[in-house]
Amino acid sequence: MVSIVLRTLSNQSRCSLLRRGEVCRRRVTAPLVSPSLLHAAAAPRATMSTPATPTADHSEPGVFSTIADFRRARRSLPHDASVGFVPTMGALHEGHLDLFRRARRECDIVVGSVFVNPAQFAPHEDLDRYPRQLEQDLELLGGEGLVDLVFAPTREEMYSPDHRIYVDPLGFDDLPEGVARPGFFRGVATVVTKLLNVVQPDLAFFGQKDALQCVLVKRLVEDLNMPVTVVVSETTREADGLAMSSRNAYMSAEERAAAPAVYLSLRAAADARQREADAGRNASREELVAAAEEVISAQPLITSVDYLSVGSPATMEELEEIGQAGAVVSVAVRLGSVRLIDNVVLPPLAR
Ligand SMILES: Nc1ncnc2c1ncn2[C@@H]1O[C@H](COP(=O)(O)OP(=O)(O)OP(=O)(O)O)[C@@H](O)[C@H]1O
Ligand SMILES: CC(C)(CO)[C@@H](O)C(=O)[O-]
Ligand code: BAL
Repeated sequence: MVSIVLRTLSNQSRCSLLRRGEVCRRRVTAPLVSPSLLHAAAAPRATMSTPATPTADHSEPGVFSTIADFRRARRSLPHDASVGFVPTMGALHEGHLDLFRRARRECDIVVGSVFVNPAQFAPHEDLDRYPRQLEQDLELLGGEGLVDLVFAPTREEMYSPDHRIYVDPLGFDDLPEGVARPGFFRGVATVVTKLLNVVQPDLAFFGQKDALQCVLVKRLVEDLNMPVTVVVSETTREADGLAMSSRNAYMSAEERAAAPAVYLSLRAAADARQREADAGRNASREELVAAAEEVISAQPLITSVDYLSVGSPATMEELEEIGQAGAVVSVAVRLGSVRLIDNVVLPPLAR
């Protein structure tokens, strides 16, 4: 009963927010919100009328480029509405949309962010060419009414010229994805901390595709006592198994045709583990890596392998043997000019 009341309230508040969205659609300079309309969203429950059925209004999220404006809108939400947050770097695809859909199912209000975080890019990486297409992203989210508020700050808004404090997650640069991208997890931990401080969600949604990032964010909120629940959602794939990623757009047709080998290599590792489990044995790291390597080495367009890792699901530290607790097999390869990462979760065994 309680949850029905909440859902009712949130539908109403969502519609109020979205009606206000009509006014500010597509403009990303402050101020974007009519405070009076947001105030209406915060009206006490008893004054709320029957919830409006979802309408075309749902296609109009409020978009904010400054922290101050976003906070104003956030403060005006009903205090007991649950807020779900999906942080992204934009260039949205079905993988992102699945995160938003899950947030929509599980929360009263959905907030998204679009920010290409310079702090997580090494100097030689693709910060400048990373796709930026906010208009298109808003169309996609709006089309299904997946989001209520979007925080899309500028670089200067997030990092003033005098920005000095970074969040340094110990040990992450020693794990495979950290070794391949030194400093990356410091950049992610810093921006996720900042985004969570701005958005103040109850739940935050992350994709399993970035497996070590999920482990990092869970540690972050635990170690820094942040009042947010981290939800990890499964990887969304193309029909041929390729994990969806904004960077897939960099691939040539030839590279794209070769790319499913990455997932197939992980499936080969998963099959090897299953064979051992069926025979009542623990699989070894070596067996799994060999099975995956066989598939990768058969694909000539894969020019190098950053890592093939068999890690503990909780910490991503390397395992020698895959016991009952399962494992995460992850891989990062270079395919032409593109770097692809992917992983599969080998579930715990019921014995
Ligand atoms: N295929 C996918 N399935 C599920 N979640 C995904 C998928 N791709 C990205 N995500 C998640 O979406 C969130 C935002 O990711 P991001 O904007 O970096 O997209 P991306 O496609 O991972 O981009 P790139 O790989 O090019 O960095 C992250 O939590 C990420 O794990
Ligand atoms: C979590 C994140 C939005 C932080 O910039 C980014 O690393 C991503 O998109 O996965
Ligand atoms: N999806 C993780 C963000 C990055 O690769 O920079």
